Amino acid sequence: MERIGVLTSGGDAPGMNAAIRAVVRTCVYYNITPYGIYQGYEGLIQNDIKKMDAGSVKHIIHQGGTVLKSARSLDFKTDEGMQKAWENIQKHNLDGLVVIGGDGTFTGAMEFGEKFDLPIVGIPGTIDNDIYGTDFTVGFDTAVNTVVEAVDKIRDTATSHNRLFFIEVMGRDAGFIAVYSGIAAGSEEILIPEEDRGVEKLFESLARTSKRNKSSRLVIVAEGDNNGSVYDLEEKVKDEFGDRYETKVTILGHVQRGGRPSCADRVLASRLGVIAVEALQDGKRDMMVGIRDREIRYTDFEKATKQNPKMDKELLRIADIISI
Ligand SMILES: Nc1ncnc2c1ncn2[C@@H]1O[C@H](COP(=O)(O)OP(=O)(O)O)[C@@H](O)[C@H]1O
Ligand SMILES: O=P(O)(O)OC[C@H]1O[C@](O)(COP(=O)(O)O)[C@@H](O)[C@@H]1O
Ligand SMILES: [Mg+2]
Repeated sequence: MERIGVLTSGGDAPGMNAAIRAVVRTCVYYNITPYGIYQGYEGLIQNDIKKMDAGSVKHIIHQGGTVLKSARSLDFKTDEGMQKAWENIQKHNLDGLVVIGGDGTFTGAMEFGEKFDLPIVGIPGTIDNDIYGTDFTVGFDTAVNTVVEAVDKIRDTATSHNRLFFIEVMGRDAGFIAVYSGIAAGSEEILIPEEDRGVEKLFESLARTSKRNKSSRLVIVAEGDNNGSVYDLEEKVKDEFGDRYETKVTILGHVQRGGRPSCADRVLASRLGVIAVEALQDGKRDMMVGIRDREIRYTDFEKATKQNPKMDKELLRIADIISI
């Protein structure tokens, strides 16, 4: 390996900069020239590619977002787009790529790497934590801490007014942010797509706790939950309980994607950045690097994207018990 390109793609995630930094510095350490590809796969197509050095990534380890920018590139899903991307890779003589992103990014990498016989290694970077093959993805820890901080604040005002809040958190098809923040912020109920327990479970829980003199109620809902939007849920609760509860809805939205990465995300991203470059040097390709049970693991892109990471049922059980 003499030249390696690095890009960030899909939804940005705090800690992506720490991963870019680790990739670039590891390249320099091994006398490989690193190239930054801007705006994910879009930059590959548009030839937005620049040589980097150790200094190009100074003072970014603590910054949210991604200095390489990110994009959801529709063109990369077309044959013409991929062909242009390949021509630009050849122009820069890149021997391999490190892609930092989520399941979509890895699906694209799998197809592209196979089509043009290019070694590609992935680093899981998404706040959703929806990737098989790693306990945590880069960005999840920071996002979930942002959510907990916000829900703590909502609790203050909910308690002052004896209100029931429905709080929507991110997670397109995944409930990890909802479950972790629900437990940590002490919510009454958590609704996630992986475990559809229906609105009846919510009704039961509200009915049960209504006998207690609770001053606030917090229901965390993953955006991918199957029971409709948070507003639909609010309506269903109103239909069931009349005006027993004064309800409010908060959608946390993109505030969850920004901010300074946590220590856990910086360390995870730094480890995976080093390992990704070393993996390419060792001849590994078409796979993602991750950490499971404290150990480095390599998972084929195919498996990382197709196999759903298991939602820990034990966490849901814990949440149920402690919210009684
Ligand atoms: N089937 C595919 N073929 C080629 N490229 C893809 C495919 N799926 C996703 N991609 C590329 O990966 C990018 C990132 O995927 P996306 O799902 O938006 O985010 P994430 O990687 O965070 O899951 C897409 O914008 C697209 O350019
Ligand atoms: O910022 P956008 O394009 O509206 O996307 C929102 C989606 O991106 C996420 O924040 C992260 O998802 P990805 O990592 O798959 O891009 C999801 O939780 C959310 O559904
Ligand atoms: Mg995704």
